[in-house]
Amino acid sequence: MKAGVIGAGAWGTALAQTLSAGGDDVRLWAFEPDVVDAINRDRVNPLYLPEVPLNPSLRASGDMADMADRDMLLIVCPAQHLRGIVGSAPAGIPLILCSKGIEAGTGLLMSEVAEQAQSASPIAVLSGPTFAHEVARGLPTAITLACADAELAARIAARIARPAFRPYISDDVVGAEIGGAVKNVLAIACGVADGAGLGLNARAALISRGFAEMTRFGLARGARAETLGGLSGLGDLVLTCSSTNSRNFSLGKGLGEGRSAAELLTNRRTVAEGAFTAPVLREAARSVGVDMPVVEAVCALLEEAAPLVQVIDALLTRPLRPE
Ligand SMILES: NC(=O)c1ccc[n+]([C@@H]2O[C@H](COP(=O)([O-])OP(=O)(O)OC[C@H]3O[C@@H](n4cnc5c(N)ncnc54)[C@H](O)[C@@H]3O)[C@@H](O)[C@H]2O)c1
Ligand SMILES: O=P(O)(O)OC[C@H](O)CO
Repeated sequence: MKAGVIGAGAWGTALAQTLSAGGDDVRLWAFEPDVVDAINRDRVNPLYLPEVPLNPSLRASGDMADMADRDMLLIVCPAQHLRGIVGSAPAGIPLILCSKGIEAGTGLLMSEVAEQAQSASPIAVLSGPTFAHEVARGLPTAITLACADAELAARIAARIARPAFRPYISDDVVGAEIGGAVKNVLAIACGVADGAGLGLNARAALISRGFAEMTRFGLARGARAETLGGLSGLGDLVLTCSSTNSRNFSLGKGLGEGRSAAELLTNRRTVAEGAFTAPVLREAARSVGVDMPVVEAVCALLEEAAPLVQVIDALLTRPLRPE
């Protein structure tokens, strides 16, 4: 297998590390020249995954032309950069999209953006409960691999599976993408509850009611309920809503502690995708008539449109209704 991984943040580096573990020829494209140099010279990614010594067979490059001889490309950039990155990637090679988000301005899912940017390349989506630092350390992980082409999905799954890295195949691309995008926004909400000291009952309520929002929106966009209830939906929601290892949860925790969104988001190096997805998701939900009160609350906090106590109060005083 000659895999290319495009994007050397924490997740791209962890995936490249996993795929190269058996000595396989894996090439990792990095945006920052310093990251390319450090990986090739010191076998470490000092900016995004500093604690993990990288496999000797893993080579980094800053030149997209070095990806032209790969037989699959994993796209692992922040969602808002995916259009530009995919557009500059070599054509005709299967693309496995690993970014979680919805594009601002268009409201498109990552597969829809990739189809516009690179119409000649087959597309799959890889999404699920996967903290990068755990995957990079070889801890057991299961993930959804979604692709409309069942034969291609089986081929990719066989090539990326490792003893502790188990892809489960699905043909529900939209469902896998919606789970990954929406859970990031809901993780911000759970972080807010944690930061504000609202307790674990509140967290469980947010996860459950958030999942109801994810399901309503997903079904309206053509996702299947069993996908939303699987690894890429509920599985990732539970993971991301439960730990300060999540950048989205941590962002919410800061908001819940009373810090401003501007302070928390300015000059940050790592990506908290939920902050970008939240306003786009709110518009997308409104446009299909889906009620997403938790998502609306997160938007109000990110936009500093209302004080924290007022946002919490608005959720708690909604009319009582059947579950
Ligand atoms: N970290 C995880 O545990 C994890 C797990 C699953 C999925 N993801 C998803 O993977 C995607 C990438 O996240 P990450 O955690 O690897 O990123 P990260 O936060 O670790 O790193 C930021 C990334 O953004 C890139 N970047 C910054 N400016 C850029 C620009 N102008 N153009 C292109 N790239 C630029 C950096 O090179 C780096 O790769 C996100 O959509 C995230 O939701 C992350
Ligand atoms: O750190 P987060 O919040 O971006 O979450 C990372 C992964 O998406 C977890 O599956």
